[in-house]
Amino acid sequence: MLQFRKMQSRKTGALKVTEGHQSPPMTMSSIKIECVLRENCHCGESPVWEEASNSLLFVDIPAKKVCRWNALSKQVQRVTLDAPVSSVALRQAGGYVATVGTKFCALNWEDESAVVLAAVDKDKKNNRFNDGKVDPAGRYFAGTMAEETAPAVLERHQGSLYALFADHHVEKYFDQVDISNGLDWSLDHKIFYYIDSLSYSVDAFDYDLQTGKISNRRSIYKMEKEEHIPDGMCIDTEGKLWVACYNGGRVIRLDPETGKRLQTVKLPVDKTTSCCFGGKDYSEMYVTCARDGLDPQGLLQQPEAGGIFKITGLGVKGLPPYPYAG
Ligand SMILES: O=C(O)[C@H](O)[C@@H](O)[C@H](O)[C@H](O)CO
Ligand SMILES: [Zn+2]
Repeated sequence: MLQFRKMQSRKTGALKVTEGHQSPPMTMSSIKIECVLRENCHCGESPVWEEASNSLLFVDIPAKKVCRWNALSKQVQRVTLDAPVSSVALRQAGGYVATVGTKFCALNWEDESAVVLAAVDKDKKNNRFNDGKVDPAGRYFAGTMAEETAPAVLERHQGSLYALFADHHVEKYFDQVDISNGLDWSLDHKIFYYIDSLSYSVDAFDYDLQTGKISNRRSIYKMEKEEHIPDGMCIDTEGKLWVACYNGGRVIRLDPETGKRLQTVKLPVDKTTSCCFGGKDYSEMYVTCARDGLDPQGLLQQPEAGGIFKITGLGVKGLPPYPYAG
């Protein structure tokens, strides 16, 4: 039985999913999962859709790379930086911003240069940034963690959550973070959702968009055992959260109001790290994943590990990413 389930989860291609409990089903959606780019990322992360160029931006953290995959031409451009790059975001002024090592940087794609905007965790030499995302008011939120000796093996409580404001000043929200990860904001901008991976929880805070202040932390979902480690996250236009499950080989859709899981979509790779919506009207989901941490057998069974996956037929859309305002 276990073996059978495992084989099922390895299957790619079209599979029929019936929604709701009507019989006969009133709505059928055909979910398709496709590896659109075999990038062999050590640790792919931070997928961001750039509508203007019809591209998906993402990073490979340990490879110190920011990549841009054009969905029309299928070509990839890569910029290599001098430290692990853990997230990338659009910038209102043009170009991008990225978290590089423990620095918030502005990235000029044309000349491949990175300019430091601010630095954090100066007293913590073993730290680096991890996941980051821009809030609806243009602040770049990102958290830190101790560098891992192996996936999810690290000195605990070393990370903090920060935001880079438009005037380039940085605010620190809290410390004691293990692995700062997924983040997004509710549709009314009144809630900030956040994941510290090793808490195995998806948390929510009240959010004040005017000031960027957060308060009243609570858990809205505790991971099930087979879902493993919560990693990257994004919200859809129905206000539901999508969480990539590291080691769980899936993305799950959560209702933050009821705390219930609404849907599970399995992928043919175990180390799914993050997800975002993109493509036409943000109706496609893109998922990043990692190769690092797989043993030789795992690499043989999951040849697309480290690639970029596209999921279509979900029947739900996402939102455009917010650009950094500074
Ligand atoms: O992608 C990330 O967010 C981290 O940088 C990764 O290293 C893994 O997610 C982590 O090991 C599992 O939590
Ligand atoms: Zn992550």
